[in-house]
Amino acid sequence: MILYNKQCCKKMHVCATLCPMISAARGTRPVLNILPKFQREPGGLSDHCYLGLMSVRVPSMSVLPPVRRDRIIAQLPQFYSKKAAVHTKDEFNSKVKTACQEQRTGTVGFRIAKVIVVGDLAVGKTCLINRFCKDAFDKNYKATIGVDFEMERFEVLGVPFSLQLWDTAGQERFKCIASTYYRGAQTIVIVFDVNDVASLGHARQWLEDALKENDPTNVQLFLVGTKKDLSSPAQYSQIEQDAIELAEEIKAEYWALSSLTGENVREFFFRIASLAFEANVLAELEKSGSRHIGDVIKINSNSNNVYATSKKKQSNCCQ
Ligand SMILES: Nc1nc2c(ncn2[C@@H]2O[C@H](COP(=O)(O)OP(=O)(O)OP(=O)(O)O)[C@@H](O)[C@H]2O)c(=O)[nH]1
Ligand SMILES: [Mg+2]
Repeated sequence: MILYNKQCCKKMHVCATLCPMISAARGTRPVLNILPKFQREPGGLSDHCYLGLMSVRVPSMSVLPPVRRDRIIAQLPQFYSKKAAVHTKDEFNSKVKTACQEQRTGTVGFRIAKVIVVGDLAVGKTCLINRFCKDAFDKNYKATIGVDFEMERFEVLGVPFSLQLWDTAGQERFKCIASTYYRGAQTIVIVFDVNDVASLGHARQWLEDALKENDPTNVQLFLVGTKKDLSSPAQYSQIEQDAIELAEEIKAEYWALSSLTGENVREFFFRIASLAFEANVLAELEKSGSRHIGDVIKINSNSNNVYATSKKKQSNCCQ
């Protein structure tokens, strides 16, 4: 069943064919195929979904459940490999820690960082997200059609922070639909199967496609090898060398994990959440810092010039 959602929902299953057309036409969120999921969702019901003349109530994002106790991050989770890490510091940036202690994190506590997960078909993208979000693993392959997403709420250094995890289709025929959801990503996760060297070879193409829709200077990249449980140590170490080399080259952080056993899955998502949070707080501090610098100039300037300065600023701003 295809539903149209008026506002944000926690969980969406996006219809592969109609979604881009209808959401573009209506200028809001995509068409959803969510009714069976929401029937299983606990909690209150609020906003409306529309199916032609039919109206269905679905849970609203405005009624957020509290952050789960096992989603609280008090220390910076460590990288997987020192050779390929976004950074190798042991702790959160000291400016970030102080800002959190002093509750000077601005709007970061309300933000949702978009994470897109891309990679070849059947490399294990859906299983990876499901292992973390639902602690479940399905050994049967069910191709993702278009895109799907999960919300995960964290508390980092006492500040709420959410990740929106976009699971995209790897199958070629769904790729053009999935790629319409790449825009606005703060984190790009490129997934390959550690037992399939071709899937690592395609990582560069996945990155290129994802970067077409995003500002390369503003995204954090992760290269993730899945299905580690299926490879022998000798096989694994061979592909790891190539993967780390590629990760270094594209400036991605490298991880290897298994959704079947759960090895490294939690650590990986905690690392993503922490680094995205840290980047958000630093950007917020920089923004508020530059505002302060502006204020100082105003105060110190000749009072006759204050109006002229602010007028000049306004006209620049509108250009
Ligand atoms: N042994 C093992 N199998 C896995 C692991 N992760 C995924 N699989 C299996 O690999 C197959 C594909 O997994 P999916 O997560 O559906 O793959 P996908 O990347 O989402 O595929 P698309 O949606 O088509 O792009 C399924 O049969 C999974 O059970 C893993 O860590 N270990
Ligand atoms: Mg999938």
